[in-house]
Formats: sequence, structure tokens, C-alpha cells
Amino acid sequence: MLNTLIIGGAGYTGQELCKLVTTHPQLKLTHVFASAGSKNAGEPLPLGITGQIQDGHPDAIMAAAHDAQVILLATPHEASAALVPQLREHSDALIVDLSGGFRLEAGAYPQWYGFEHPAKELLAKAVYGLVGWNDKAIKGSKLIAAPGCYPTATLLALKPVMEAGLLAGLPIVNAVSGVSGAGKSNKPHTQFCEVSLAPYGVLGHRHQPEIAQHLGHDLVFTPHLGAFDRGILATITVPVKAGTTQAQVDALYQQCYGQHPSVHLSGDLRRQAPAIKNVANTPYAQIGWALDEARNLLVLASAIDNLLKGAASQAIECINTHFDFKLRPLPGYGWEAL
Ligand SMILES: NC(=O)C1=CN([C@@H]2O[C@H](COP(=O)(O)OP(=O)(O)OC[C@H]3O[C@@H](n4cnc5c(N)ncnc54)[C@H](OP(=O)(O)O)[C@@H]3O)[C@@H](O)[C@H]2O)C=CC1
Ligand SMILES: CC(=O)N[C@@H](CCC(=O)OP(=O)(O)O)C(=O)O
Repeated sequence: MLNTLIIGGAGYTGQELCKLVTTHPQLKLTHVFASAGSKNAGEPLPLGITGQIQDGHPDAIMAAAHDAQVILLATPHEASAALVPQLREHSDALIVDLSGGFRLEAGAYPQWYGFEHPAKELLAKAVYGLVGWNDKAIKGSKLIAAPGCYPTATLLALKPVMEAGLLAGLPIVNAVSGVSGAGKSNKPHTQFCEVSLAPYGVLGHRHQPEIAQHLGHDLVFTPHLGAFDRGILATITVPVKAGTTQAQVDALYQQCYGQHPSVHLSGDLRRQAPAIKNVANTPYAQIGWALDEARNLLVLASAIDNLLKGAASQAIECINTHFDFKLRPLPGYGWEAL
């Protein structure tokens, strides 16, 4: 069993990590930290898990890190960027960071995250944890940046088209997220009476450069906030090469995801569409597509739970890939042998 500690454990994704680690056959949850001086210290872990959230004083975190084989960070971007180099000084553990602190090239941080990256050497060694597409790098690195929620939904849908060389123009991504995507802390725009389906971050959301960097192609990305708690639905319009056929696209998605442990295909969107109700509270992505052969336009739809496949369960899948644990996530937080 690998000693596993979670930092940021009182937050939305941190709580999901607690459940996913506790039910994992190869991981032992040893410590769950909030921030230093947190009012959440002493609170119980999620229902059914014995233990308490601990105060995240740096000395306590570093002492625990010394004996850990796996460290999960569910902390804000800048906190992760500062914590990872300290953790690395004290521990040789596999670090999986759920924040955006290690996803982009160093030069992008001032513009998109508002800070100069404090650990450029480590950033250069970090690998992007898009499971199923970057597995060799995930196996070979001890610092994994779990992808953002919108990038997960978008990249899982777009990667097959991009890698098959069918992309012939700018993909247009419209995505709707539930409010838990903004985290647990109180923000004026996420209050109950304020949320009403609307776009935000138009032409300026930090997930645009993340998706573009890891897709290898520019795109237009427009997120929307919806009045529901969890889940993301991304609908993507993609110009494709002339002559692409629906049968070719069907075969492509089957080939990429037919055997995938956490990506499910719903097929032709004109018959059945992915939906948030199918994936909310599950570790799965659901992807569908429809091709207009006359106009060479492909429409993709991708649904995930932002806190699970878009964050916590994909982070655990990164651990499974790194250590070659052959496990598939079950609905309801369990894991079964592949
Ligand atoms: N919500 C989502 O859908 C997704 C979130 N992410 C990313 O994952 C990370 C966590 O997100 P989420 O769970 O939503 O966030 P929350 O705001 O719900 O929780 C953040 C947690 O981080 C802790 N924290 C804050 N600062 C520090 C620090 N300096 N040292 C240690 N702990 C600290 C907080 O502690 P305390 O409890 O004491 O306040 C809290 O437990 C973020 O980087 C986010 O961008 C990624 C994908 C999806
Ligand atoms: C609804 C909402 O506010 N969502 C968040 C994205 C959360 C997420 O995936 O990602 P990061 O780890 O990249 O922060 C946002 O738009 O900033």
C-alpha cells in the first residue's frame, strides 16, 4: 500500500480525492490537510471515512510528505506552484497536482495566472496527465499536472480528430459547467441568486491556452456557468478535411475509446447525446459525434463530472497509469481489476 497524503482536502475536489483514495486497493490515506490556520482543521473526513482534516502548517505537511509515496494537491494554482518545490525537497513521492500550477509553459503564467512561476525547473519536468493520451510521459514522471475540467472534456473529444489528421480549421468549443467548478470558497458571482446560464471569460479564459498547448492547435473556447451543482457539457464544432465520412469517424472513436476504462461512447448525436445526468457523480466521460458530410463539419459533444473525471478521478487514474495499477473506476468511488 502506498502512503498517500492530500493537501487541500477540505475543498470540493479534495473531498472527492478522500473517497477515491480510501476505496483504492493500493493506496492508504495517511493525512488530509487544509490550509495553515484553517477553520476546517478538526473537521471529520467525508462520511464513512475515519479521521480528521489536519491543519496545513508547512512543518506538518513536510513531515508527512517525508513518509508519503503519493502526494495529491487540491490547492489553488499559486499555492501549488509554491508547495511543489518544498515538497520535492522533503519527499521523493509521486506528486499529482490538480491545479493549473504546472500545466502551461513558464512564459504563460504571468498573462494567464497573474504570477511569475516560482519553480520553472520543476515546471519543465511536469507532464500533463491526460490519461489515455499521455500515458508514456505519466509513467515516466514524478510530477503530474492533472488537466483542468474544461480541458479534459474538450481534449478527450478533440484528440482523436487531431491525431488522425482530420482537423481542417478552428474548433469552436462551447462548454457549460456547474457551479462546483469554481470551488468551495464564497464568490459573489457563484451565489445562488446570481447564477443564471451565461458565458464568461469570453476570449480570455485560461483554459484556452491549456487546451491549445495540449491539442497542438488553436481554438475558440467559450465557457458558460449554469445553475446546477456539478458536471460539464462541451459542444464542439470542428471543420474537417473534405471527404471525411461518418463511418470513418465512427471507426476512429471506437478505435480510440472502445476499450477505455473511463470514456464511454454514445455514438451518433442525432440518435443519442451525452448528457450531464449520465455522468454527474461518476468518474466517466461520455462522448458523441455527428458529421455533416456535405459541409465537412463535425459536431462533438462531451460530458464529464468536473470534480471527478475533470479533477479527482482523473488524478487517481494518473496514479494508476504511473504505477501500472490495472484498475477501472466504478461508479460510486470503487475500483475493480481490469
Ligand atoms: N472545482 C473543480 O471542478 C476543479 C478544480 N480544479 C483545481 O483543483 C484545485 C482545487 O479546487 P477545488 O477543490 O474546487 O477548490 P476549493 O476552493 O473547494 O478548495 C481548495 C482547498 O485548498 C486549500 N488551500 C488553499 N490555500 C492553501 C495553501 N496555501 N496551502 C494548503 N492548502 C490550501 C483550502 O483550504 P481551507 O479549507 O483551509 O480553505 C481548500 O481546502 C484548484 O486549483 C482548482 O483550480 C481542477 C479541476 C476541476
Ligand atoms: C465554473 C468555474 O468557475 N470553473 C472554473 C474552472 C475549474 C477548473 O477546472 O479548473 P482549473 O483547475 O483550471 O482551475 C473556471 O472557469 O475558472
